[in-house]
Amino acid sequence: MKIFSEHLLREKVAIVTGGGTGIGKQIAQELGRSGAKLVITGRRKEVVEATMQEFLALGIETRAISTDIREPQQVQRLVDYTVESFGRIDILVNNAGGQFPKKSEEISPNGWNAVIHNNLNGTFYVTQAVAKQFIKQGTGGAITNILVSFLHRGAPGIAHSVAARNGIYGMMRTLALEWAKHNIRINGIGPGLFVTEGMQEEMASAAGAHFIEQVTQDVPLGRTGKLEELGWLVTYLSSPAAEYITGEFIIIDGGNSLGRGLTFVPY
Ligand SMILES: CCCCCCCCC/C=C/C(=O)SCCNC(=O)CCNC(=O)[C@H](O)C(C)(C)COP(=O)(O)OP(=O)(O)OC[C@H]1O[C@@H](n2cnc3c(N)ncnc32)[C@H](O)[C@@H]1OP(=O)(O)O
Ligand SMILES: NC(=O)C1=CN([C@@H]2O[C@H](COP(=O)(O)OP(=O)(O)OC[C@H]3O[C@@H](n4cnc5c(N)ncnc54)[C@H](OP(=O)(O)O)[C@@H]3O)[C@@H](O)[C@H]2O)C=CC1
Repeated sequence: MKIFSEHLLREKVAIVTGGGTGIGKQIAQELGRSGAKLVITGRRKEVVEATMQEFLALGIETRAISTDIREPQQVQRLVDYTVESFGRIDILVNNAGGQFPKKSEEISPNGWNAVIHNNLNGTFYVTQAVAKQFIKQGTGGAITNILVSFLHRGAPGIAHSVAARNGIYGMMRTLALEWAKHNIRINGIGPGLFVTEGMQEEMASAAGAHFIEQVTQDVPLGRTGKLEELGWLVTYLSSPAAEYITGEFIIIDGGNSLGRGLTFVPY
């Protein structure tokens, strides 16, 4: 379904980290269908290049480059490549990230550091490098961080990831204040359960075959999310329609984080 005009983001240039797979791929596609030029990136070159070919076939102007967001030099190369390719940057989607489920008493220091480094440090490196370009251009820009629905509620089994995402949340609120004078907006969204290959490999395989059905039972709207729904939300936040929104966090989880509500109702 097409929600937004193909001119909404015309002449805008967007970087999507982790844009070769799953949620990032869908977000990138929706930004592209709304007129943005894309640079998609991830560690695996062959994955981002295959997705680029799919987007080109849809008529979306796309470039692909491999980047490990944990490496500041590679991050700077991503920014330079984008500016060389398209002349500017207007939109950043910090989607790259992940974790592995484990009892907290069993997470090794190395495992803890790996998740914090990938999610929190990596997101800062990309955000800082892109914001410097926004400031240099003098054009402002829109940044959206893909966080998690249970940010404020906690999630047993992934303490490292919840800690990292809350770190990004604190960083985001601070940068929204610090960079408002440059008209840089920075927001976050918290997806509930969206079925992707990455999610199935990392989460469902460890948690058991019925993980998805079990989580779905707790969702008031009774289903998992559709990837397009994330694409639409990020496109909105990246667009002029959201020019007065910054520092905000929007949960998109079918009401999952509300729980089932009170069992007593007064009617
Ligand atoms: C409630 C309502 C729900 C609501 C519904 C919401 C549920 C869904 C929520 C979220 C879903 C998703 O995120 S879905 C997306 C998932 N996708 C991903 O996670 C893919 C990306 N993940 C990764 O790349 C990795 O997991 C990550 C750790 C971050 C990066 O790893 P590195 O390559 O740096 O790691 P390595 O160098 O291999 O290892 C470093 C250390 O980490 C440990 N380690 C790494 N992977 C490990 C693993 N699978 N299991 C154990 N330990 C692991 C190693 O043992 C090492 O520790 P030592 O042994 O001590 O040396
Ligand atoms: N699916 C879900 O239900 C939910 C997902 N999320 C979050 O949404 C995001 C996307 O998840 P999803 O699409 O499901 O899973 P994927 O595993 O498909 O997405 C992770 C993406 O991030 C990239 N990536 C990971 N680490 C790095 C790195 N160091 N440098 C560059 N790229 C990196 C991966 O590419 P490569 O491996 O090639 O580097 C991959 O494209 C993640 O941050 C995830 O935690 C949040 C809530 C729920």
